[in-house]
Amino acid sequence: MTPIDGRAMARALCDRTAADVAALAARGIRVGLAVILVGDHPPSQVYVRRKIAETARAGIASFEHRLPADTGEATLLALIDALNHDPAVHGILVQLPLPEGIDAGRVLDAIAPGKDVDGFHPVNVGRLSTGTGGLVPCTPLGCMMLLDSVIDEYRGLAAVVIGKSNIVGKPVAMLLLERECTVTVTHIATRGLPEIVRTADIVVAAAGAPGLVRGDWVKPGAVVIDVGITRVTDNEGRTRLMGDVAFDELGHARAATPVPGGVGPMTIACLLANTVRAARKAQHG
Ligand SMILES: Nc1nc2c(c(=O)[nH]1)N[C@@H](CN(C=O)c1ccc(C(=O)N[C@@H](CCC(=O)O)C(=O)O)cc1)CN2
Repeated sequence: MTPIDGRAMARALCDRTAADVAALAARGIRVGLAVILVGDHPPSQVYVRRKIAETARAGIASFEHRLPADTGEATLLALIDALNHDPAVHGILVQLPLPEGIDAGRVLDAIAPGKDVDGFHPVNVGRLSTGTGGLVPCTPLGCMMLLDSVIDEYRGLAAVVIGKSNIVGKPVAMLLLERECTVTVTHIATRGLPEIVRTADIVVAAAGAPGLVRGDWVKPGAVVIDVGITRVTDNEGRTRLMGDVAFDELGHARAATPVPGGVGPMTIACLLANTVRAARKAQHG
């Protein structure tokens, strides 16, 4: 089994993006990304810190907005409205999850579709489902790039997606369908899940259930993308990150992503790539 190195691929994508940013700067366009973090959810603080660090490294201007957990929805919507109208801002990202009491759907709907670098706005969701362009969510985009590194021809392959979230499961299913895979979308309540997964040439596990997919669920020669990243604590009180897949049991697979070091780093690299894409579209329409 070949481990797919998400860190190396993410580094390469960030380098390509930095070159694109420099080329735009040479034409007088300074690419800009606004990142909004509401509250003090510890993992979100880590992800936002990394996003801002990578944004700076790529030469993208970052506009950071950290708001207290008790921020009202109206205040957040007013900030998004201002950023929608700010020509220095090409991309707007609202880190999820949002604190209770804020309607995430209403907030994401308020972002101008052309600046929606997370690809969560209904216009971009619709564009993805109709194959008509638009901005694609970062984690599913990263999953496809990781798959592209080992698969040349998708046509007719059986793909099983575990997880039905709007952030990963549904969009990754659309992208696989676009490549003419035969896609089965499953989730934690799917009956006979191991048997269904055993039919797959491609498995994308995004259920957020650590260790769910065992080695004997995976067909020999299959390619496995593990999107799950859960921090677990062992009996000695040590914490570690666990994916949805028992990576050590995948000796018979063709290739698989580890956790950490697989899909996660690609999420941030694709955010930067989407920001450049949004900036180019803002110039050319
Ligand atoms: N607005 C958004 N919110 C959230 C998204 C998103 O795409 N947009 N995704 C996740 C969190 N996320 C980015 O925001 C993210 C998760 C994980 C990683 C990552 O690099 N993981 C590392 C391990 C990290 C660690 O040590 O804790 C890895 O897998 O190697 C990056 C980004 C939810 N919210």
